[in-house]
Amino acid sequence: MTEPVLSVRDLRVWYGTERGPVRAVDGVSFDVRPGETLGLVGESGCGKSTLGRGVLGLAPTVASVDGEVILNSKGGKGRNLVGLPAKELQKLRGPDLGLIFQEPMTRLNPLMRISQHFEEALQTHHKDLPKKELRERAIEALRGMGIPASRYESYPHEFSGGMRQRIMIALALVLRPAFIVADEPTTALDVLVEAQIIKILADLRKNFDTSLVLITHNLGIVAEACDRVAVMYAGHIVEQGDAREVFANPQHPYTKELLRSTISLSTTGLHFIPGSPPDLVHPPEGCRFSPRCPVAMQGCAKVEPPEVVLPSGVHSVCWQQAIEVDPSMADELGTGGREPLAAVKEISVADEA
Ligand SMILES: Nc1ncnc2c1ncn2[C@@H]1O[C@H](COP(=O)(O)OP(=O)(O)OP(=O)(O)O)[C@@H](O)[C@H]1O
Repeated sequence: MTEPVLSVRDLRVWYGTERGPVRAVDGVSFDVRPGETLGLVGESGCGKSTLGRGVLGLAPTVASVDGEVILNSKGGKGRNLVGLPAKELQKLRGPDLGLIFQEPMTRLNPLMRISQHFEEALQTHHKDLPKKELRERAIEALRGMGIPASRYESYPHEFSGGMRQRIMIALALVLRPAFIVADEPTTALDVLVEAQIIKILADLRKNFDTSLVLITHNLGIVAEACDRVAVMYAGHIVEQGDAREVFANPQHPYTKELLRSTISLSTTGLHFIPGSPPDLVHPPEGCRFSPRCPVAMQGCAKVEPPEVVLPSGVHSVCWQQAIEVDPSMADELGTGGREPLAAVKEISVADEA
């Protein structure tokens, strides 16, 4: 199997606040292989953006970052990005690491022509690139996103929201990074533009062999565009594996609930997960999902579940699967540990109506 472009091990990103540290990312591990797209999903506030920024070394200064993010790309062979000096990180940004933000208008400078944005990006990393070549590379990147060369000298406000987002993607891609984080790249766009952008992101692998972490609320996008999926809950990854396998056969109770909460043509009632995600300053003991989990056992609320690899290759962090894989693990839950925790009442909008 090919070596991962990025190996994240036990990454922690905690925000310092007056109430104590917010454990937004709290011991997360995953790999991304060359040309692979990993979808990162989970409810609002579970730590997706913090993780995306944390792996790129872009966590804000109020955050403490711990663990390993090993980059294995052109300029970053075997380097741990955690603790790398800002100057070194800056050198990797562009040629090795890229970020696509969710709000293009706040990232494009309204006073600068599109051409100037590309000149700035390319000249930072390729000081000696002749002007003609620079222009050719920029136009090629724009054309790949469906923006004609005739618009090269336009200003950001002269484009639609969808076009601006494609320009942002072209700007991230012009340096051909080995690894990109795209944080909700289609949130503010209509469905047709969204579909276009998803197609572009899916084509990245074919055209540039780029690896991508795609952060999104939209599970449909993950099913369509991602090879693998990682499901986050309260600062942890609770399930990860082949996207088709996880969607067809979700294992972790949180993944099951999350998938049930999506709307499809066959939806008759709106299901949502009762309760809300925990306070990440004082997360629950044991499994963080246990207070909301419909199948939680007494022991789940006391002992943190281990990560197990299931026969399908999917990783799950749940006592139910741990005991399935190795029944002797039940001993760790203690006496009465397998008794059900108080049942969570299911609420659905259809029932209430
Ligand atoms: N600068 C900060 N200082 C303190 N806490 C923060 C800061 N930024 C984020 N958080 C907290 O960290 C947790 C994770 O936030 P994050 O934005 O990473 O979640 P998310 O899953 O990306 O959410 P969304 O889908 O809504 O963007 C939340 O509890 C959030 O309130």
